[in-house]
Amino acid sequence: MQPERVERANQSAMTTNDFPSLAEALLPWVLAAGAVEMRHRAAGVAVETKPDSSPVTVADREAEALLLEGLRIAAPGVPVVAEECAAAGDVPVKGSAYFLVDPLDGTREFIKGSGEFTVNIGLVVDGVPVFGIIYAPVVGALFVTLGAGRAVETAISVDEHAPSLATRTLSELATRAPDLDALTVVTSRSHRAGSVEAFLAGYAVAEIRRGGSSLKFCQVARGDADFYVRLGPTNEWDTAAGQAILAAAGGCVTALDGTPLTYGNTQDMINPPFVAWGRAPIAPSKR
Ligand SMILES: Nc1ncnc2c1ncn2[C@@H]1O[C@H](COP(=O)(O)O)[C@@H](OP(=O)(O)O)[C@H]1O
Ligand SMILES: [Mg+2]
Repeated sequence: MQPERVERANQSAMTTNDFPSLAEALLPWVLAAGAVEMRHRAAGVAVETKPDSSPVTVADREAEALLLEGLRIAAPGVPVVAEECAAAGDVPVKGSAYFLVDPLDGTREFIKGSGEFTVNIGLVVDGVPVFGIIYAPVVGALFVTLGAGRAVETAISVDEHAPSLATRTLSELATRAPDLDALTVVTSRSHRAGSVEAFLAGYAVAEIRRGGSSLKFCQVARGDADFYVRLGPTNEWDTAAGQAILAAAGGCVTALDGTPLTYGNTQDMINPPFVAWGRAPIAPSKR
């Protein structure tokens, strides 16, 4: 390894272990990605269809380019798997640590004019999402992990020029203890698997909220809902940031057999059906 490569690798290792510094370094890029999306949302965008028949727009691509540049500067040398690059067949060799980028999660919602879309960066180490940052520009909210067991939310707008987490009001994210007789459940608005109803038949559900994007993880992380169930396919970049934030807030994400959702297991990077729990997994009881 050449001296420069050694130095860069060491620098990356330091940066990716220090979540507050990583969050500060990524913040301007995440905000810039959100600003690009807001600009295209106001102007209107042409919708293209990807080979997997999901929609994509110029906003997805421009936002992704900004995030890739930000990661190259903030964490040089750490591989990045990003949704639109991956769709074009460009996936790097992943080591034990890599970033997952979804520049515009909830593209269907974005196209419809809904505010339920997000910018997402997750960091996976040894198959586990450990760091995540999610920004919802219309909602004006940013969610980020600042350490093991610490995730925060802050109100933030696209036109902030010198954003810094160090100087702003942060709300600690903490999940709530579920009321097993009156559960609040979150599920996808755009992707309704019929089997969700069958799954929920085992639980005493008081309210089902449908929503778009990784904001569903954030609702559970902030203690507004008890779990998010997703039985249809998702990609690893849809879930890594949300899972890291939820885990730091007291929750967990499991496959339907109760095992933790882990990453880097398959070539296609498709997640199995999962549930994002506010606390420990809840066994079905109601029949
Ligand atoms: N057949 C499929 N395979 C992989 N991921 C899928 C999929 N159908 C939907 N998704 C994922 O579900 C996400 C949207 O879910 P929701 O509407 O609940 O937020 C999409 O994110 P993108 O908008 O980033 O493409 C997409 O990645
Ligand atoms: Mg997505």
